[in-house]
Amino acid sequence: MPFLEIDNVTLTFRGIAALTGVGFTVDKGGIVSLIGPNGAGKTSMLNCISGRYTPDSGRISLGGRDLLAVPAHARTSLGLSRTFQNIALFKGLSVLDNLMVGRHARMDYGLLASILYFGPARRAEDAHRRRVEDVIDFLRLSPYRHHPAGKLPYGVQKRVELGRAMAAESDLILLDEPMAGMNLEETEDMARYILDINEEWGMTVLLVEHDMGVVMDISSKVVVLDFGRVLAEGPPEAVMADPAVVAAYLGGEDAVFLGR
Ligand SMILES: Nc1ncnc2c1ncn2[C@@H]1O[C@H](COP(=O)(O)OP(=O)(O)OP(=O)(O)O)[C@@H](O)[C@H]1O
Repeated sequence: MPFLEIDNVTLTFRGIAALTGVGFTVDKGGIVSLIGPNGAGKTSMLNCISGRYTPDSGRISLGGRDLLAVPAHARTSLGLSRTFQNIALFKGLSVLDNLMVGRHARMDYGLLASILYFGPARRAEDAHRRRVEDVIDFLRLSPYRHHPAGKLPYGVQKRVELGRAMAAESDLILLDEPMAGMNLEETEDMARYILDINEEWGMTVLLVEHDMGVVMDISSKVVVLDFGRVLAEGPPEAVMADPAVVAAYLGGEDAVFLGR
């Protein structure tokens, strides 16, 4: 049974369709890439899943639960976390604190218990810190632990954002262009992190990405959107060989990547 199920989702902005009858599935343990030309509806789709946008119609379920019946802020506690196309960190807070914010949905104890640091709250706090320290080690963020996030180089900020989403210990992580603006070395590192998040940390990944080399290398499945509709869905090689997909990209700025 699919883990994430998108069924017939339609989203319009003042009468203009961003998504029309979109349906696809993400199996547990997969890395699924959502690709398509600029304006195809990829970020809108992620926003419908995370709750930032509410579709006009359709169904979205995660692990059999109706996500659209759950308010956006509560979706993290159902095992969903995400990163943003434009980095959305608390720029004045340290890397450590940004990652602790990522744990927020897992913090069950009240402010008083946390401040006084007693009993179960103390044990929970220790567990939060352990998870955050594991993420810091994994993403090699130790040198930046106490640095304000906003002052860090761009590539490191992208890593901190990934870390914040990982800190939430979610089952499904939505990544919106995690390689955007990165150099080749940073891109290769990020691809390795995503593979490890999937294989070693057990997180299912739904990725929006323009770098077709990365998409081909790491995806278990690719879904192509074009003008808000699903154009193709399947294994990376089959999708990239699909004449309709090639045609959708021809002449666009992404066409160059299809040759890789
Ligand atoms: N908040 C909004 N208000 C109005 N229109 C919007 C809004 N968000 C998205 N759209 C429109 O929906 C369509 C799909 O946009 P979306 O950002 O989802 O595409 P995309 O595939 O993620 O593009 P890109 O690759 O450039 O990021 C576009 O026509 C866009 O202008």
